[in-house]
Amino acid sequence: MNRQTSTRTMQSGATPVGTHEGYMPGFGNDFETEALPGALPQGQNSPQKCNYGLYAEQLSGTAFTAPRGQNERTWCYRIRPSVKHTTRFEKIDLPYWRSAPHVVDDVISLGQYRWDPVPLPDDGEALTWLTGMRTMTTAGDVNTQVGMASHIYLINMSMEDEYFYSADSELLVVPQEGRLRFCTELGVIDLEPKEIAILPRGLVYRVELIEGPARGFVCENYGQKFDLPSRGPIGANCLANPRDFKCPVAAFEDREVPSTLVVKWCGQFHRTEIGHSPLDVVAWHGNYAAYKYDLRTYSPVGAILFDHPDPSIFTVLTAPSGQPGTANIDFVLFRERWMVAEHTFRPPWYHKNIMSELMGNIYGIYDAKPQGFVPGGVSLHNMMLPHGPDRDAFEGASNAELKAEKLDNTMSFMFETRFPQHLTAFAANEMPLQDDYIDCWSDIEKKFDGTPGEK
Ligand SMILES: O=C(O)Cc1cc(O)ccc1O
Ligand SMILES: [Fe+2]
Repeated sequence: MNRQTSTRTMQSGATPVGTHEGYMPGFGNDFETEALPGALPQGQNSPQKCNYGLYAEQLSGTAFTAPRGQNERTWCYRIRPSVKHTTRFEKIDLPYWRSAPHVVDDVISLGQYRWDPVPLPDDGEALTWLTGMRTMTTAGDVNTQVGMASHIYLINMSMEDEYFYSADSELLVVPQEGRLRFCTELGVIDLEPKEIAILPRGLVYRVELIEGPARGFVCENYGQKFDLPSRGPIGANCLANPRDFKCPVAAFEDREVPSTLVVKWCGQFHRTEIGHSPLDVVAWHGNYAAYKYDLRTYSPVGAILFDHPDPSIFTVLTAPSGQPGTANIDFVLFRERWMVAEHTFRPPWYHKNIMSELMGNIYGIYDAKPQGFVPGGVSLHNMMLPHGPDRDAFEGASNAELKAEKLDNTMSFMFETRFPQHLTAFAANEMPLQDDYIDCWSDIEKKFDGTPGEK
């Protein structure tokens, strides 16, 4: 029987050991879970001898002395301590996975950019989570732990006897096509489009392809962890609700096979060999964990009389930067909702933003760009670069009859960061760039003729 308990939730025996069905609800809870009965010590973290001959190991996600409300760590009870690997680290090259600072000569990041989806991989080239990761933009500095990178992944192959962790970053995964399984030290997360997953810094995992090929977006957060935004006057409910975040129950592998562990550390990739699966955590407790979230449970709150509010109302998760209210990264979701505002231009307004905005389309049509921003596509409106509805969206929304209208079948997102985003050579030269993107604004008419009234 699994024990799945936390300070705020209690389930007992809900999930049989060894299935992938088991998740525990709650955001940032103090969870506890064991895949074998009695594997989790009670009343202490470090018994002189752990049950089953397990080793106790702490994974610290914040400094030991971080304030209580932010302090995150997890205690793992595992078959071997993770320090047991057989070779020294050796550098390897993953040329498409880039880290900040990465400013490429001859690439101009200043510009309104939009890309068609990069084609799904065929079976020609084997692409795994590691070899299929393609960096689009980088921001900040991985060495000082500020900023982020945005990536597209293309996967047609599972990792086999190969494992990975990023010491640099927490990864936010946004699938767009295909289904993936993240077999992690803390349990198994199955992920498909309309869901997201968070993989914390330092957590080891293997990514399997359940249904493919797969394509999606990743935000690599070098800074402080993603958190739920404060709701302010909205109160205690709506937006992303804590119980809809799901953390896996313990699941372990006891497999002695030659395996490889790849570590991303200060922007570089390193490999070491190990003689077993490192996913050998039989029980764990703590609040530093991987989790997933179903974007369909996001309850948007918006204007119910007039005007278009700032997109921050759609923040799912926010990663603070240290400056209050100015995020290292906001993850913002534009999903199905009712539009009811009176005497209002309803789509996003024209604007220039100190934050930089990378957007991706998961499915459907985005209201400011009825054409050209397609599922799997990406756009970038960098720091202090003007943008807004294309000509057709402007004309349509300026003249529409303003009845209550459902924006249906639509899901796009934004990675918004306080830092400018620099394009990689892949984004500039290999990803299918729409050279004519800025033409979507070129037909915007001058309507001003010095007289007030209908135009
Ligand atoms: O640029 C965009 O399309 C994203 C966006 C959406 C919105 O509703 C308001 C501002 C904004 O930047
Ligand atoms: Fe914008």
